[in-house]
Amino acid sequence: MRVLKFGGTSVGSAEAIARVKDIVASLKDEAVVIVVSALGGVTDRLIRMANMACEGDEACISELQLIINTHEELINNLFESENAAEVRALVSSEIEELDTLVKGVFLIRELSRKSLDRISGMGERLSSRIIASYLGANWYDSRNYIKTSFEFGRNQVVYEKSEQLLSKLKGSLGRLSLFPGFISSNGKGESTTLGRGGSDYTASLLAAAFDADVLEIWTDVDGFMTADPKVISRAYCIDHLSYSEAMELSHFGAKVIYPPTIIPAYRNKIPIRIKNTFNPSAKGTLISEQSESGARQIKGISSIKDVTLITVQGIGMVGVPGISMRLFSCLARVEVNVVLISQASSENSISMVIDSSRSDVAVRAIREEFKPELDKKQISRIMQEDEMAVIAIVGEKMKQTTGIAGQLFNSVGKNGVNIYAIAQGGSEINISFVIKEKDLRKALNAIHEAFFLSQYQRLNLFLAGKGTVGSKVLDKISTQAQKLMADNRLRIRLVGIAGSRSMILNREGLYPDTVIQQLEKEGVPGCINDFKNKIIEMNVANSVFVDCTASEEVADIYLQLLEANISVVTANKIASSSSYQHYSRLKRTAAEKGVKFYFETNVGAGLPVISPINDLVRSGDRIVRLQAVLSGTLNYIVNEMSEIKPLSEVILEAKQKGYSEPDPRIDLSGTDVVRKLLILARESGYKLEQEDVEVEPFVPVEYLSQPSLEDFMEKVKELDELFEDRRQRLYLEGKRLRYAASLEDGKAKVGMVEVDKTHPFYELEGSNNIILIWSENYNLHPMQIKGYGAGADVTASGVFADIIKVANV
Ligand SMILES: NC(=O)C1=CN([C@@H]2O[C@H](COP(=O)(O)OP(=O)(O)OC[C@H]3O[C@@H](n4cnc5c(N)ncnc54)[C@H](OP(=O)(O)O)[C@@H]3O)[C@@H](O)[C@H]2O)C=CC1
Ligand SMILES: N[C@@H](CC=O)C(=O)O
Repeated sequence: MRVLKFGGTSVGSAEAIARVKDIVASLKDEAVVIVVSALGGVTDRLIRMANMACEGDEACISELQLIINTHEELINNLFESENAAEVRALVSSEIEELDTLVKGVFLIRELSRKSLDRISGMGERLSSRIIASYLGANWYDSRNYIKTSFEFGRNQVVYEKSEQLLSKLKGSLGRLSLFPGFISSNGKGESTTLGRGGSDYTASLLAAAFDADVLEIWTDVDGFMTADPKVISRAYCIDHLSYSEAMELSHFGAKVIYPPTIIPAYRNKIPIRIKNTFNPSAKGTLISEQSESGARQIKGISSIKDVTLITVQGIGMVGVPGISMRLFSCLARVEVNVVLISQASSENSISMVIDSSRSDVAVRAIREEFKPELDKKQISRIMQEDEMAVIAIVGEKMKQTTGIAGQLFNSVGKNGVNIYAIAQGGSEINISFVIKEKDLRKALNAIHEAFFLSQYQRLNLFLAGKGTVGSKVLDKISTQAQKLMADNRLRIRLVGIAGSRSMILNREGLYPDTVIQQLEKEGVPGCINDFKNKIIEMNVANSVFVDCTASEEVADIYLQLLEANISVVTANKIASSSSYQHYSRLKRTAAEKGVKFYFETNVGAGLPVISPINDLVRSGDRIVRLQAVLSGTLNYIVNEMSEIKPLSEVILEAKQKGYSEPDPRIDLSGTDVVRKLLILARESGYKLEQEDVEVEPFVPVEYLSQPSLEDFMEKVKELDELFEDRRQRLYLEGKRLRYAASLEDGKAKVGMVEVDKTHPFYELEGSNNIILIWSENYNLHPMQIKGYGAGADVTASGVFADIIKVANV
């Protein structure tokens, strides 16, 4: 025999009920017991109507009529007119009773628990009559079999009595029997209910008493999900749970099944299967005694919000027996349910989580109970923190497995989520902890990623700048997506982009191929600070900010981003070459927050320069000297100038080829090389400032100080001849001009050098860079790094490599 329970949405319309008929028909000759809820939304409407009647609101009468109409419409849709009349007659006594009850409440303006139970249970009485007729099932009134007594402020099922009554009935059941869910009666035969969601419980009681082969809960989801799919789009259905796992998950917010349902099934070892009425071919979730073999250590994550954390603190609590007993007794007296308790071994404080709607009542009760201790300052404070949430991770296999808590707290910690209290029971199948509600989405994503999506890791990118370098980074995100997923199990999702005037953000992701056009059309006006605020507000896990601008304003937001646990990858050199104090603060903040601050492309574009230096320093080597050509633009200029191509023309060419800074005067003044040398020196362990670098500009200062770039480009033509003369002289001398950077004896210098064939700088084509590093280990022969030192493609590759490094894959 099977017991099938259909919830409100599964019987919410004539079409849905027709689907129920198909499901039942597919079971052919098997004996089936069906339990139904009220039509979707009807119980809420009944309760609302009862409250309106109690408050003397006349609208309760029209609401009553609407409820009656809902059922009449259903009857008309399900049955031919002749049969419809019969069914209408069948439910007429329920409708009359409901009418009398509501009018009675309205008249005396009083809604007792008893009346409310009768009114709220009317939905199941009506739906079950109609559906039983439609399915041709024998109808049984659950109130005759499920007995309750009123204890601890609610109706409790009297198991033995109910089982006895149901067992007697078992032998006389036909092939199809149908019971209303949710309703029961007490010892006096008065109607009672089993609490919201109680139809699941009814079905489980029947399954246990009838010793069913399986209890199927038909609902509107595929089963228990690894997390709330409304928050985690990649949550997926769990195949198999043990009774305890299902109990833990449903207690902490997974609204798939009413928690007490599990008890009767568990006692009689009846497997429960969760099925989707709207997707019957889906496998659903099986709940049974054994947790699936070879399953993950964590089965699911659930969470509850709208809770308050109350902490009672005081030195006078230490070692005093009975404090906890008094605390929880006083809460029980005012009917406050405690969801989570946490106490440190010092006994100096006890924290507990309760529903926020009861927090004021709870705090008042605690204050009254502990008034003597508060007066004597033995209890120093009672703290109430609202807008909190509890997350629970659940899994039988957590028992005796080390490292789960470490992985859990690492995943939330590195995303900057603070934990306020933690609880883990001795059964070890649930670790629960309290966080701020505003961090819930982010924490759930981070945990889900850490435990369930080891198939792939996701980085959420916010890109500033979509010019020469930024646009190529977007190309990389698009072209490398599949390969990264296949080879590195890494998914890079662009969630925000900003130019100098506008921005777009989308938590679900933006298309890198078309985002620039989208930004032009749909971009929201705003500056980089607005973008930063939005990024922080969005609070997404595994966020990376990527700077492909040359803007100081953009460099100025790094600190706040790092402080908000957002990694920063930047091609922009301004932050790392700002004051030493700021540079080291950025690095320190990243380290403290467990996020990354990468700027490999700041020197040598796509060439690996900073990471080899870091490796040398970390391995204990000491860098003693650097010599380098660090400007792609200037090297291109000196290589490309000729009698037919003067300086002014080659400067323009370098800009067009994407080698120069947005303003090439930054290159021609030597500033770009100063920044790079400073960054290399700092990464090598030297505490230098920009003023410490001796600079010989590539073109004289008076040319650089022109009011606009256009003016400069015009004026610089005056230098064409001078540079050509020098080139010719050097040619005759067998030498070449280079713009070099050096660090020797702690002194940094940039400027022009003339090198002959013997010098490693002599053969340095196009926009190439070269870096020679002397250290204690590399003393006679320096380490040499050489290759393209500028250009959009190589730089974008370097930026992309830094992004991947953040993911640590
Ligand atoms: N070219 C190369 O070989 C290398 C370049 N780099 C560095 O890469 C960076 C980018 O250079 P490049 O791509 O050539 O520059 P571009 O001038 O081509 O692009 C700059 C981008 O930055 C945006 N931008 C400017 N100011 C702001 C702001 N305040 N807020 C948001 N966005 C802003 C611009 O937006 P909008 O279009 O809306 O104005 C534009 O999209 C520079 O820092 C450069 O030093 C590093 C290594 C090598
Ligand atoms: N403008 C720079 C580009 C890289 O930083 C250069 O020319 O080297």
